[in-house]
Formats: sequence, structure tokens, C-alpha cells
Amino acid sequence: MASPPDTSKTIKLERYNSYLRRVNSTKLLNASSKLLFRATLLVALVLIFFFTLNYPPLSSDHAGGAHHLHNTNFLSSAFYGGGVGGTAWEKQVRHSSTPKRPNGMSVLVTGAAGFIGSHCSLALKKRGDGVLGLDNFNSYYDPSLKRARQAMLKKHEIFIVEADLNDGPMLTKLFDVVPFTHVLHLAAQAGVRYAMQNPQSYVASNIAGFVNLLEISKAANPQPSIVWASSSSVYGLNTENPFSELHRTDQPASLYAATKKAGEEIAHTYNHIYGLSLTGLRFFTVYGPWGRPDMAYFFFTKDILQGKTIDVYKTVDDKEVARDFTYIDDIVKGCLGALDTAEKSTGSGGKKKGPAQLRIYNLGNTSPVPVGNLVSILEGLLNSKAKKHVIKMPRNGDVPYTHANVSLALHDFGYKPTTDLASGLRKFVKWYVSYYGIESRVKKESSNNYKNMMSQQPEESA
Ligand SMILES: O=C(O)[C@H]1O[C@H](OP(=O)(O)OP(=O)(O)OC[C@H]2O[C@@H](n3ccc(=O)[nH]c3=O)[C@H](O)[C@@H]2O)[C@H](O)[C@@H](O)[C@H]1O
Repeated sequence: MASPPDTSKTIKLERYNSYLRRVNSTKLLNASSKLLFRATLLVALVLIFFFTLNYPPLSSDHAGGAHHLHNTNFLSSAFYGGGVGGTAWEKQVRHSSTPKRPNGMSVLVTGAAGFIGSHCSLALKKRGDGVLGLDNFNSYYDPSLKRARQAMLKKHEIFIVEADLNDGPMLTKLFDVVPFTHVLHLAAQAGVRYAMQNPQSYVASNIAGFVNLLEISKAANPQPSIVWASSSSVYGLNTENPFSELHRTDQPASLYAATKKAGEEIAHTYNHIYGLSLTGLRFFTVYGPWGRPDMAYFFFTKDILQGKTIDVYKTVDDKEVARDFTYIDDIVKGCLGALDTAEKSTGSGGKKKGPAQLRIYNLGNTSPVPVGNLVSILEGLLNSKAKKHVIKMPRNGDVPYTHANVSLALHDFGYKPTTDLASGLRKFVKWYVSYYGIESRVKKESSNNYKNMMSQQPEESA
């Protein structure tokens, strides 16, 4: 009898084939679901893109030129992650911007994580005004310092919205949530010499960003009154002294100065067409605790302590370079004075209803100090000798001399600087060594040096 055929191999082969079919069909299923997922994501992104283009619905006043500005940073607005734009976020925005005193202001402070912005935000909050911050936390200088300022403000219940000035949808959203009475516009690309390295950043912040803010402010109802940061650098090659608001400002020496001057002209236009109340403040080399690491007094301190050589500029004709260094507390008083005397904007819904206030003020110390003296004061406070490398000022946009006449600000809101450079730098160094945890390195003798130095220093304040 023939033995039955051996089917075990056929059965094994069939099982194997059916296994392969199952695996393949699962793979096919996975591949097709991946494809479906990607297609859905693509459609969602396209929808978000178009939604952002049209969100919020543009009023007739936003049409045309403003349109592209609304989209410059659409991604940051499109992906309002982490609850931004949600109920909890709106609650935070409202809480921060609600005044705690009768007839208090509700102020949007742009550049709130910056040097002057953080000081002004705190001062406004302390007297009972509502403050909402806006800052893009860019890395022009160490962002961890900006984060530390943010943490300080948070302790005082000041919330900073993280967004760029060019983020139209975000700004419009903020004005939808809060009827700001004032804007203190301090966000900018600062620094005179950096403009040669990154010119576009000055155009993006100081011109495009400013115009975006003005577009949204003019369309807001109520329109806010705006106080904003211009600069002493607008005087450029002006040779009349001390600098008065009546002097010519059509010879800027740097692109930074040119963008600030452009801001002054742009302010004129928005005041003229839309009835926005606008006050520009020309700050003169502001310094102090929580200052900007890109400024000379700040990096001189760092370099002197590290034993590094510092470049001290002199003019092309071998004269000392001097600045009207102005202490932060004086500047804060000036900013609050300007806000307190700012009249209401007259327009509404983008239409001018009558003439509105347009002002420009110098905020300086009225007492220029040569950079060499600044270095001597720091040497005394730090108890260290600076390794000075005195060189002719490179062609980098610097001007040889600044000196403010502040009689207009004194007359209109009582601005009177009270801090001389030695006292102000002392407060700066105290903050610096504490912030960077190097108190022990700056020995006690520095206070003795300071006393000796003060007895030799000429009177510097006005
Ligand atoms: O009032 C303003 O509107 C501007 O003020 C500030 O500009 P400036 O007055 O140029 O300050 P800052 O750089 O600290 O140089 C101080 C001095 O040190 C000299 N300087 C500088 C660098 C160096 O290596 N050596 C040196 O001698 C230099 O020649 C100068 O004489 C702000 O940065 C700017 O954002 C803007 O707000």
C-alpha cells in the first residue's frame, strides 16, 4: 500500500504564506493610515494658514498695507500652544492689566523684559496701574537676564505675553481682550554699533514693528495714548550744545539713529491722519541695575573684573568721548511723567475726530562725563585697575558727545534728574556683583576706594 503523501511541508508552506499575507496586509494598513494621517495634517496646516491670514477679520482700516504685517509672524500666532488665547490665558492678561487704583491706567508695556521696560512696569504696578508686558525674548543679549527680569515682574503679578511686535494677530487679540488706555512702547532693536552687523533687525523692530503697533492702536477702540522710546542718537552730527528738541536731527550717524528718527516721522503721520496721541522720549545712554550687557559700562565692568583689556574711544581729533549718562530711576520718573501728561487720542475705529497731542522730549542727565572718567569710577568701585587700550573711535556710528537740555520735560512734567554717575554706578555695581554672585571678589576696600574717589570727583549732577 502506497503510503499517504507527506502533506506536512505543504501545510507548513500554506501557514507561512497566510502569515506573510497577514503581515503584508497589516503593513499596508499601517502605511495607508500613515498616509491618511499625513494628508490630514497637511490639510489642517493649510487650513490654519488660511485661517491665520484672515484672523482676526480685518476691518476696512486694516486693509491694504497692514495686511502683510498681520502675517509676518503667523506661525507664532497660528500655534497658540500652551493655552495662549484660551480662557485661562485671557484671565491672566486681564488680571495683569487691570488697575488697582481709582482712575488708574491700563498700560501695554512693549519690551517689558528689557532694561527700561522692566523698571517702568514695576513702577507702574507699584502705584496701582494695570500693566501687561509684551516681549519677544530675542537673543540680542543674554536671554537669561530677560527671563530673570520676567521672574521679578511675575512676583508683582505682571504677566508678559511672549510675542513679537510684528505679530499682528496677537496684538489685535490683546486689544480685543483689554481696552488699554496707554501703550509704553519700549521694545526695539537697541545698540548703535550692532546696526553695522545686522541692519535688517533694526528695520524689522524699529520701523516695521512700530508701524504694526500703530496700525493696531489706531484701529483699537478706544485708541490708546502712546509714549515711546526714541533716542539721543537722533542728534547725530549736530554740533549745537546742549542738545535741544529744536535742533536739527536730519544727520543721523548710524542706522540705529536713522530708524529712531524714522519713528519720529512715522509718529507724526499717525498723529496727523488718525488722531493718535504720541509722545517720543529721546533717552540719553541709560544705565543702572538690571541693565543691558551690550552697553559699555556693563561690559567694562565684566572685563575689568576678568582682567581683560577694554577699548576706550577718543575722538578722531584726540579729544575725549563723552556721554550724558542717565540713571534708570530718573528715566522711569520721566516715562511716568510723560504717561501722566499724555492726552487722550482723538480717533476711534481708525477715524480721526480732532487734533491730538504730538510731543518729543529729551530725557538726559544734563551733565556729560568723559568715558575715561566712567572707567575711573568703575576701577574704584571694583577695586581693580582697568587694562585700557585707548584708540580712535572706529567709524561705527558712534557720536563723540551727547548733552541733553531737558527744560521742556522739566516744564511739562517736572522731569529733574537727581543721580550723578558715581552714585548710579555704585548702585549698578552692587546689583552686578549680587546678580552674578561675585560679591566676595569685589573686596570691602572698594567701598573705601569709593569714599576717596567721591571726595575727589567733581559734582556731576545738574
Ligand atoms: O543714548 C542713546 O540713544 C543710546 O545710548 C546707548 O548708546 P551709547 O551712548 O553709544 O552707549 P554705549 O554703547 O554704552 O557707549 C557709551 C560710550 O562708551 C564708548 N565706548 C563704547 C564701546 C567701547 O568699546 N569703547 C568705548 O569707549 C562709546 O563711544 C560711548 O561714548 C545705547 O546703547 C543705545 O541703544 C541708545 O539708546
